Amino acid sequence: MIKINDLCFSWKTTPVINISNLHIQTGKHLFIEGPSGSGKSTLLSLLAGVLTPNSGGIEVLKQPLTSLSSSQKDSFRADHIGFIFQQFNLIPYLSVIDNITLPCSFSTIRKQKAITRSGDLKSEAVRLLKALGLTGEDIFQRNVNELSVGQQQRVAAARAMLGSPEIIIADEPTSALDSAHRDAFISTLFNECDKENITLIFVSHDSSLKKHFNHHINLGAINNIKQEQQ
Ligand SMILES: Nc1ncnc2c1ncn2[C@@H]1O[C@H](COP(=O)(O)OP(=O)(O)OP(=O)(O)O)[C@@H](O)[C@H]1O
Repeated sequence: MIKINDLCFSWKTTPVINISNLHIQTGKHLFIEGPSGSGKSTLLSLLAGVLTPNSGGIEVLKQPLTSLSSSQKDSFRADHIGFIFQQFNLIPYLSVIDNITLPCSFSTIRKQKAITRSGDLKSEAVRLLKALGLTGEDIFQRNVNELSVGQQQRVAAARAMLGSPEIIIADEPTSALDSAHRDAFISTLFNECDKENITLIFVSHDSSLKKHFNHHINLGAINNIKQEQQ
C-alpha cells in the first residue's frame, strides 16, 4: 500500500525527513506525531506527491511517485487520496452537499464509485453525513460558513471519504475540538475507514490520541524510522 525506503528530504540545506523504512498495509491506521517543526506536514506532502524527495523512494498503491509527471501526480492524488485539513478548507459560498461532492469534479473514478454506491452524488453525500452523525435537510443545504466547527469538521471528513479513496490523509483534523467531540470523531472516522478498508494517515501533535491507533511514529523522537509497520 505505502512503502517508504531511504527517504530524505531537505528544505534548501536543512534536512527535515530521514526515514529508512516504513511500510503500511492496506486498511491500517497510522498516527504521526511530533512537535511543531518536526516535519509532519512535510512528510504528508511527500506521501501525497506534492513534494519530491531528494533521494529514496515512495510507493503508494504500488506506484512509485517519483516516476509520475506532475500532472499524473495531480490525477493520482485526486483519484486515490482524500484529505482532511486542519482548517478544513471548505468553500464558504458552497452548500454542504456541494462541498462534499467537489472531489468528484476532479476524479471520474471517485465519481463513479460514489454513484455506484448510492445512485447519485447527493445521496452518497447524505449517506456519509448521516454515518458521521450529521442529519437534517436544512443543514445539508446551508452554506458551510453557517455551521459550527464540529459540523464543518464532519463535512470535511465526508468530503475526504466520498468516492472511497484508498487513502485518507488527515492533518490535525481534531485540533479545534474538545476532548469528548474529538474522541467521538476519531471513533466515527475509524468505523467508516474500516468499512471501506481505507488506509488512514493521521497527523497530530497531541500524543494523547496515540492510544486510538495501532501504529505510530514520532518524528520528533526518531527522524530515522527503522521498524517496519505491520
Ligand atoms: N516552504 C518551506 N520552506 C522552507 N522551510 C520549510 C518550508 N515548510 C516547512 N519548512 C521547515 O521544515 C521544518 C518542518 O516543517 P513542517 O511544517 O513539516 O513541520 P510540522 O511538524 O508539520 O510543524 P507544525 O506542527 O508546526 O505544523 C520546519 O523547520 C519548517 O520551518
